[in-house]
Amino acid sequence: MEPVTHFYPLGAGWIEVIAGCMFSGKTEELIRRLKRAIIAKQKVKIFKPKIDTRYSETEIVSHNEQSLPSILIDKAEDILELAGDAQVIGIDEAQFFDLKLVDVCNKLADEGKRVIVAGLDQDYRGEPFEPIPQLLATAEFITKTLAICVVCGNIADRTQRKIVSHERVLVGASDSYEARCRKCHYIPD
Ligand SMILES: Nc1ncnc2c1ncn2[C@@H]1O[C@H](COP(=O)(O)OP(=O)(O)O)[C@@H](O)[C@H]1O
Ligand SMILES: Cc1cn([C@H]2C[C@H](O)[C@@H](COP(=O)(O)O)O2)c(=O)[nH]c1=O
Ligand SMILES: [Zn+2]
Repeated sequence: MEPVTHFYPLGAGWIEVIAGCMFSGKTEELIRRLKRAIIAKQKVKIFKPKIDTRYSETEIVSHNEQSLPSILIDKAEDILELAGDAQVIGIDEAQFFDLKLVDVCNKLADEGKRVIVAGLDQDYRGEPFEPIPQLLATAEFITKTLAICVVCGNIADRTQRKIVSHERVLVGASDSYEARCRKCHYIPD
């Protein structure tokens, strides 16, 4: 559900975080909110980290093939230079940025912008995936998205890595990951 933001005075900024496991609909929900802002004729800019060229270099793309144009950036601070007069800032795959993203989002919100951030709250081991926990602590609005466990059909809030790798960051989709519930998820050796 979109946050009830109409109580906010005109020109006030805030942060919305959409967090959850892979395949839970984070990008879908981000796109839905951004499309509504575009319909409202607000100036929208969308960013994602350079590392995420999984489906496209020029768009944010959901697993069910919805997309919106986006700007590929190296580091969180780039958003401050590129935001310009945008009223709404969308950021996808936020788990790939470092903790500076928290300050960046707060600066943008302090300037009166609506900042909508989507990212993984847990890594493949089920550990908090920085900077999402820190963003959740500072955001005005939080949405936790859930997927369906591919093993038992329960609601899923964890991501199972299917291939052997001990790196925290490993870009991939259904080739290397699946959604699982707390009962069916395990920490790989
Ligand atoms: N196990 C699953 N549970 C729910 N949706 C899934 C699952 N596997 C694939 N999907 C698809 O993924 C879509 C969500 O994609 P997306 O918004 O990109 O998720 P996220 O950004 O959270 O990874 C769903 O609408 C559905 O079509
Ligand atoms: C669990 C986990 C995931 N990743 C990577 C895999 C994907 O490239 C993204 C998540 O994409 P989505 O839009 O949420 O489907 O993150 C990772 O690098 N490390 C992990 O532990
Ligand atoms: Zn399960």
